[in-house]
Amino acid sequence: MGEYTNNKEINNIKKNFFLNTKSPAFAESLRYCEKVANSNANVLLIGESGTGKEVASQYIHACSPRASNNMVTVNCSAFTETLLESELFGYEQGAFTGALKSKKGKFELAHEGTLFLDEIGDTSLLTQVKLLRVIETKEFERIGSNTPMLIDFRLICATNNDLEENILNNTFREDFFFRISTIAIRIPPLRERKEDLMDMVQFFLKQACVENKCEISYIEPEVNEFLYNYDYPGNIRELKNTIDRLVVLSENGIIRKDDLPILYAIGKHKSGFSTNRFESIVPLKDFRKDTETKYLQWVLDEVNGNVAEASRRLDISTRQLFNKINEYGLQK
Ligand SMILES: Nc1ncnc2c1ncn2[C@@H]1O[C@H](COP(=O)(O)OP(=O)(O)OP(=O)(O)O)[C@@H](O)[C@H]1O
Repeated sequence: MGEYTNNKEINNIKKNFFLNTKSPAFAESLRYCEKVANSNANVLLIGESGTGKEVASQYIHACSPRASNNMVTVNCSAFTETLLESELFGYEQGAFTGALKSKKGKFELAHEGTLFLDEIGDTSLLTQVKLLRVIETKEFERIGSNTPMLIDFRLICATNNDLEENILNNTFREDFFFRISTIAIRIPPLRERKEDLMDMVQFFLKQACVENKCEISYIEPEVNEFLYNYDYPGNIRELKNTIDRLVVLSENGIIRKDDLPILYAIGKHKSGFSTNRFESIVPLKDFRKDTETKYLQWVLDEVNGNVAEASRRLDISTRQLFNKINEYGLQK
């Protein structure tokens, strides 16, 4: 990290996030982040949903000479193909119906800073071609303009997809993959970082107590045992949410084991599959739609509206889930 060690941004990140790791696997990821920070190399962060890839991208930016400039984040799975392009490239007034004023895109906003493209595996092949050109030439035009603009940005991408498999399936371009992954850094899942678990529990407990203006004086041993042994498919995001809920459910400063089954039973009960009492006979397609709507809304609520995580756990693509969200009018 050289001359940038201990600057304000790094200290802020270290204060707000748990980075003081005892896990050799995560320590190695952090070491890579620090090493690449000084360079301009394109970085690809790989890891399951909720492992902290976005946090790692912020850490790289904070450790880099660009730390005092913008870090611009775009969640590629949150937009349709055309919306993503206007978000990235910006547009001129009148470029398309509805373009009443010209607008800067994220490339421009990231000038001299860092551009973080999250869920890069969800971009279409056409968008990948367009991105490849900008990454190679550092030049782009706003939609509706012929004037090229030169930009200087450091690119960080993240994915929880297996991009090599996507290349084999022809949904991800190989040339684009090589271009964005000059340095690939894996962020390990929480179940491979058991050394950090109980320190993290304390870290999130402290945060939750501040947020909820309460104190926890005792945690029953079975709760700690559960927290240590659980597998966390949703990784750090799930641990943080679990602690938040336990703090909310606590009484008189005590987190009791009885709160755990309630916590996990709610999920099972609310999914609505436990009942076989129906009120009337309806066409099967209406029943399917109704059940699917309720179930998907429940899943989205469970993961706090995180579409990437929901689609991973539902084992469908984010694009499929977005189509369902639009079709059924679901809330994220
Ligand atoms: N080291 C950490 N310390 C504290 N909180 C963390 C840490 N890493 C991640 N988190 C928290 O966990 C949640 C998920 O983190 P983040 O968004 O960085 O994960 P991700 O891998 O990018 O997830 P996704 O693939 O779903 O986008 C966030 O609420 C974040 O604040």
